[in-house]
Amino acid sequence: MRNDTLKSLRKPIRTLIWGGIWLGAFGGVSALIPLFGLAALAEALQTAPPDLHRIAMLAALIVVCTVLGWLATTLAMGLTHLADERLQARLRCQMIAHLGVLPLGWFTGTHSGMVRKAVEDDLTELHYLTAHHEVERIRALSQPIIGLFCLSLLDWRLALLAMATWPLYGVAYFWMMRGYRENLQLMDRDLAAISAAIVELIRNIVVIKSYRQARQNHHDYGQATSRFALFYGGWAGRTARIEAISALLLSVPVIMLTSLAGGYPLVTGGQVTPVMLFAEIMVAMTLPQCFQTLHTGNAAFKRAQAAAERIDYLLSRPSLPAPTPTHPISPTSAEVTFDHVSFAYDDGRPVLNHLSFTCAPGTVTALIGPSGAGKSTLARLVPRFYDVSKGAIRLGGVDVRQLDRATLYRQVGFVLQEVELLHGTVRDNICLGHINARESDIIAAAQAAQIDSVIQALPQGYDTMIGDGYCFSGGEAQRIALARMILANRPILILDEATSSADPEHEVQIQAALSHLARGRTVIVIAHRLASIAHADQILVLEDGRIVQKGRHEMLVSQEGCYKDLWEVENRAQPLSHPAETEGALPC
Ligand SMILES: Nc1ncnc2c1ncn2[C@@H]1O[C@H](COP(=O)(O)OP(=O)(O)OP(=O)(O)O)[C@@H](O)[C@H]1O
Repeated sequence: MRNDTLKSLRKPIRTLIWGGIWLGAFGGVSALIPLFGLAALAEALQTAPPDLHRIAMLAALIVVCTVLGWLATTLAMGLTHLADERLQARLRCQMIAHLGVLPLGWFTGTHSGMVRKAVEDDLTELHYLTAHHEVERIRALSQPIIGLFCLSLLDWRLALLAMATWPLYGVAYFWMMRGYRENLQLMDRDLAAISAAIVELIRNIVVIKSYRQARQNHHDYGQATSRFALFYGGWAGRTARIEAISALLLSVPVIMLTSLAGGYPLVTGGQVTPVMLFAEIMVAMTLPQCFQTLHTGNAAFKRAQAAAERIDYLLSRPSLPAPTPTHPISPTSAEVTFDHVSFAYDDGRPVLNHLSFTCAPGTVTALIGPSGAGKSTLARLVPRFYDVSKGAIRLGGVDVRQLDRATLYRQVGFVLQEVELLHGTVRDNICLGHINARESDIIAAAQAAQIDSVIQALPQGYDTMIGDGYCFSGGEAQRIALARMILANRPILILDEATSSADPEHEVQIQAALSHLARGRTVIVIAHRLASIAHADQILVLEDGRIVQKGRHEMLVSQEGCYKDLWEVENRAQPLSHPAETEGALPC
């Protein structure tokens, strides 16, 4: 399964990889020939009188083969790096394109870390595999095989002698790799525990400190790191000792001593010449490097397999079905209709049940209800964060699933609880939905959103870099998002608790901005204060994914039910928040 994933990801660059493999093998073998050439040269130099022609030919063979080997390896690396570049470019484009067609709702979960890891870290893991591993591995395999084969042609005992330290190395390697996979899993688990402890500490630092729990959290973190240090110390210590022994067995002096000790009787017995033993020593000395390459390549291959799995997982996330009509269609009005809409998230638990209502063009529909009633879910179905499970949502009579994405986002704008400001200038952030907007329009939008004075007071005004130069408060960020919406001028607006980050003073300003924004548009608004939506054309009270009450404020407060209860609770808490006294409440 894992191999299949890697194979399918690398299918389009297979030819380049195979080119690299063949050239790498050729380079590996070419690099061996000079070793035998050197032995033959040493022999030729011993003869008297020296055969100059033979010496010149051998010297030329050594030079040509060395250059050819170098050229072949360089070319092989060039091909595999080209393959890697193409693969990375293709995967990056594929991932970005796929992220563009995933439901927006997918991004609201815990997936952002995973996307970053796939697009950055996992592609880097694939780099070693594609650009280096194949060429280095074929060299590391071909050199011992061909070297031992050539030695066996000289004398089979020399081939055996070159492998004399292998059994000991094999035993040491076996000990070293015993339980490797399980230990890696344990290491991942302990590292995850450390990471969780530190994330918990940082994310909840305010709560932790205010409840004087910092010591407990430090203790948890300390325990996690001690457990890891204990485990890692034991494992790494054992592995390091065995690794040192295996490195000693493959070290140059040990290989030379073994070769000399084993070769001496063969030379004195006349079975092999000193020059043949010299060739054996040189082949034997290339082997440790080959083993090292195979060992590190194997570990990198395993990591690359896991990275390929994650990339494949991301690419296989189901995208939103594309609209079926061949010609783009556009809504004829800004009317929003929910027609027997039901919805469940992936866990299958029904969140919305058979909801039907219409938001007439240019009116404000407010959604209220207890936490978890399904208000945000309902609002997010309009811009297709998710698709309905049953029923349909229509804009101007057209099912949202029949609208292409560009048309849909030209119709629907949204300001959500968590406002995202992008890294860039304030101007860039306001212009996001209208790139070529005139300066006067940008300022007018900011004024309408009650944020112009804050921006103008900054030393670089609209050119202030968000993030680097200045950090906006939650309420200010929300007003910048509103300015963005005003400038983008979408006929349908979804406002999900758009005043949630504001303190009472700024809430009034945001409400004023919202009133401006709502004028003449079809608005679906979720608000946590009933006073701010008391002038809405239509109020829907949701409970357990169903509409339990529907009407205008005056009607709803006059009848028993959830709305009246909520209104009374709110009024007891904030006696001044009568609709007539509420500044900047959404207009009717
Ligand atoms: N991404 C999600 N995956 C699975 N279930 C979800 C997801 N988002 C929300 N839910 C569940 O759907 C139900 C409705 O949630 P929703 O956020 O729509 O309610 P809400 O009325 O807007 O609540 P609140 O006023 O607290 O924001 C809840 O039970 C919630 O746990």
